Amino acid sequence: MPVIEIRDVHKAYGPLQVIRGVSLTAPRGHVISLIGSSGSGKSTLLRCCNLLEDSQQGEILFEGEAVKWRGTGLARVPADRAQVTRLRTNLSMVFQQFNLWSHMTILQNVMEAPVHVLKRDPRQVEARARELLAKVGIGDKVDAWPAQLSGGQQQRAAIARALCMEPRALLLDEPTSALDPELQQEVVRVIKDLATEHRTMLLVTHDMRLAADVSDHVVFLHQGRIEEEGPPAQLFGAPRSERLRQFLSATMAE
Ligand SMILES: Nc1ncnc2c1ncn2[C@@H]1O[C@H](COP(=O)(O)OP(=O)(O)OP(=O)(O)O)[C@@H](O)[C@H]1O
Repeated sequence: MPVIEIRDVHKAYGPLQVIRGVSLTAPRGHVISLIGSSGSGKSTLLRCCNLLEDSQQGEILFEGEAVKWRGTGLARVPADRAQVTRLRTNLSMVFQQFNLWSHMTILQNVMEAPVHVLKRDPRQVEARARELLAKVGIGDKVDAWPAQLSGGQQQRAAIARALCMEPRALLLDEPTSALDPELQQEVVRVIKDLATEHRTMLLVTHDMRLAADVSDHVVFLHQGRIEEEGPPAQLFGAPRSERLRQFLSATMAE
């Protein structure tokens, strides 16, 4: 059973139609990358998957369980708060801007949600948090404040924080875009390691090399629709649509 499945999802911001009937499946252990021009709806689609954004039409299933809605159209909202919480904690998100809590140390950042939201045993969470911080290469930064870390280190702490929730999937929204090129590679390495471990991930990225390296499936969005999708070898090696060809040549020229 797929971790996430969305069927014919539509999303508008007022009169602006941003997602226009997208269906997507994230099987367990697969990495799905969303690529496309700025404004094509990649981040919005990701946020619809974990209900950070409400969609107006279509179905969203988490491990086969359909999200329950009430209302229709722009008034449609999830009907079951407990279901929303369950879905969000199981689909941990990593944001472009890291979003670490500045008043907490790195260790406290990683422990906060498992201890206070999931009510896990603090001693076990602490052991796991230390393990994860070591895994992402910042085991020596547990007592540092976020402001004392480089962007690459902060993003790796954010990934450890997401993993400490023991989610069923990670949703990564342009995790390297806010970083200088030399710091991007530290984060890329961590994402590649996670892909090797067959973590389920949905990744929005402008980094075509990263998408080519880690993805099982790549989705090219254009104006809120899937223009082309398939394995990375096909999308990057033999794109069928003219729009994708143009997008790739413009991206490579940057
Ligand atoms: N909260 C919002 N309110 C109104 N419009 C929004 C909002 N968030 C996004 N949009 C619009 O929705 C469209 C899709 O935005 P989205 O951020 O999903 O695109 P994207 O493909 O992720 O772009 P980028 O690569 O630049 O991050 C854009 O036209 C954007 O201006």
